[in-house]
Order: sequence, then C-alpha cells, then structure tokens
Amino acid sequence: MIEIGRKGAAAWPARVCLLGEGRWGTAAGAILSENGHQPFFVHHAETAWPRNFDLLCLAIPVQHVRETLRRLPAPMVPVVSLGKGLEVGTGFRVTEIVRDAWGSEAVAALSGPNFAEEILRGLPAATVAASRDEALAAWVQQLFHNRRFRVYRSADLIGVEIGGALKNVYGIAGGLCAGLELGENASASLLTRCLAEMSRLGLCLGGRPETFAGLSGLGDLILTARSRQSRNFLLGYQLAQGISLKEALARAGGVVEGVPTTASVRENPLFREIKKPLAEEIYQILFEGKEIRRSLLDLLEREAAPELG
Ligand SMILES: NC(=O)C1=CN([C@@H]2O[C@H](COP(=O)(O)OP(=O)(O)OC[C@H]3O[C@@H](n4cnc5c(N)ncnc54)[C@H](O)[C@@H]3O)[C@@H](O)[C@H]2O)C=CC1
Ligand SMILES: O=C(CO)COP(=O)(O)O
Repeated sequence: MIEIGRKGAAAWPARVCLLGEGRWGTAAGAILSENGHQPFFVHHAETAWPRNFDLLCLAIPVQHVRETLRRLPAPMVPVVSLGKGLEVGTGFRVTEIVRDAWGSEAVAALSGPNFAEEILRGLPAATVAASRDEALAAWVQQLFHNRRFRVYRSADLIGVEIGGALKNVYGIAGGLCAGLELGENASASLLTRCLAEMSRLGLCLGGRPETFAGLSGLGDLILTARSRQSRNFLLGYQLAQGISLKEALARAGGVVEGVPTTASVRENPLFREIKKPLAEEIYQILFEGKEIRRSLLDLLEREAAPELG
C-alpha cells in the first residue's frame, strides 16, 4: 500500500518528480514552485530515480509512456498523469499503462483546458484533479491549486482521462473545419456533435456523463477545437490547406496526441458498436488518404437522425 506523502500524511511542501521536460511538464513545474513545493525534472531516458520524492508526474507523449516506465523501477509514490491520449495497441489511458507496467494503484490525472504557454504567462485557468482515491485527488488538488490555477477534484478518473484524450481527436476536426472555412455555424455544430460522440465513447468505458460536460471534456474541447494555439487544431487546419500529414507533424514542434489516439479509438474492440462517424472520418483522412471534402460530404449526406442516442 502506497502512502500519500513521506510520513503517511500529505507531504507539505512536497518534492515532486516531473518525468518530461516539455511544454506541459515545464508549466506544471512552474505552478508547483509558485505554490512553494520542490519540483525537479527527470529526463525520460534515465534508468534510475535520483532521490526521495513524494509524487511522480508523467508529462511525456502517451505513446512513449510504456517504454519509459519499463526502464525505471516502480517508485513507491503516487503517480499523476499529465498526458492526454490513448495507447495504440491496448486502448489504455495513461493511468492504466502505469498500473499495467508498475502495478501502481495510487494513480491520478490532472486534465483540463490548459495551454502551457498561457499558464507560463501567469494567465488564469481551471482544471480537474481526478482519482478513484478521494484522498489522493484532494492532495493533488491542493498541490496545484492557487488563485490563478483553479483545480477542481473528481472521482471519475475514467471520464477525466477519456475527455482529455478524445478532445485531441476532435481538435483535429476543429482545425479541418476552420481550414475549409466552413463558418461559425458549422464550427458550433461540429463541436456539439464531437461532445455527443466523446460522451458515447466515454460512457461505454465507464465515465460519468456529467464529466464530459465539465472542464476535462467540453472545456478542453472548446479550447482545442477552436484555437490555433492547439497543435491538434493546427494539424487539422494544415491538412485542410493541402499540407501532408508528414509535413504537418514535422511543423507541429511537439507531440500531436490526436493522431495516435485516433488510431487507438479505431482499433479498440470496445468501441466497435459505438456510433462514432467523426472519429471514423478523421481516421480515414489521417491514415487512409481520404479526401477531406469527401469526408465532409459523407458526414453531411448521412440519414437524418434524432439528436439524442
Ligand atoms: N502543451 C500543452 O499545453 C499541454 C500538453 N498536455 C499533454 O502533456 C503531454 C506532453 O505534452 P507537451 O509537454 O506539450 O509535449 P512536448 O512535445 O513539449 O514535450 C514532450 C516531452 O516528452 C519527452 N519525450 C520526448 N521524446 C520522448 C521519448 N521518446 N520517450 C519519452 N519521453 C519523451 C521530453 O521530455 C519532451 O520534452 C501530452 O500528452 C500533451 O497532450 C496537457 C496539457 C497541456
Ligand atoms: O491539451 C492541451 C490544452 O489543454 C494542449 O493542446 P494541444 O496538444 O492540441 O496543443
């Protein structure tokens, strides 16, 4: 049984190890420092932990989590996922990969509409700390919460992680819509149907419906599917301009989680019976070379349907 904090109580100030020194790891470290904690970074190629710490945060691309964890022994501290995506080959959320690789049960996720650059500029934002373990969710909430980074807590770990992962898929759709100059009506309609699809997929895995209407679902979807600051949005936008996937990925200057997550959604047998026309078209555009305007027509020409269900 892993205890929360060095002496079984919530450690304060906490020594927090950040695995991943990219944009989000850096911003998370800045928030923790601001709150008086002691964050430090460990490079993803390390094979040993440097010294005692109270919490591990994972801020590396989701497709590299498993191989990174394999190189390191399981640390006897809780693990918080800062990543947003689903693993190709298993469909696992990040905390499921952690459980699978290390056997860790003390796992949590922090997810919400949080562009790292804005956080680093000191702009206000809100997010969600989620864990099945209420004490762990509350501790993670306290570690990160401050007057400009408002952290809510949730027991719906599945819903929070699924919302964070799938909004990247739909962020690509938002970029495609903007790149094709389909207008604001189309953008609002698309986002709403993305939310419906995200909720159907998330519910089938055990997420709670209210979670998808919250910060980690709708909140991050609005952010990602409407902003050029998003790498996923930009990728879709560029594809709509005729730029190849390879070139758009090269220009992204960082991980674009929506691409592998789209593949993970497509191959997951648990999703086979779930209606997911948007994720399906995005898959065909990304991986089967389907013409974007053909996808648009195929979506628009479907049978008229009830809004719910
Ligand atoms: N950038 C943002 O605003 C936010 C990003 N996220 C999520 O955080 C995660 C990391 O994103 P960013 O920090 O933006 O990515 P990034 O592209 O800025 O940095 C990724 C980091 O991953 C590590 N890395 C690179 N190659 C690796 C490998 N082969 N194996 C293991 N680790 C490797 C390195 O530390 C690198 O700096 C993603 O899942 C992303 O969706 C979540 C919230 C906000
Ligand atoms: O997750 C993010 C903001 O909440 C970052 O989005 P992108 O990875 O699309 O840039």
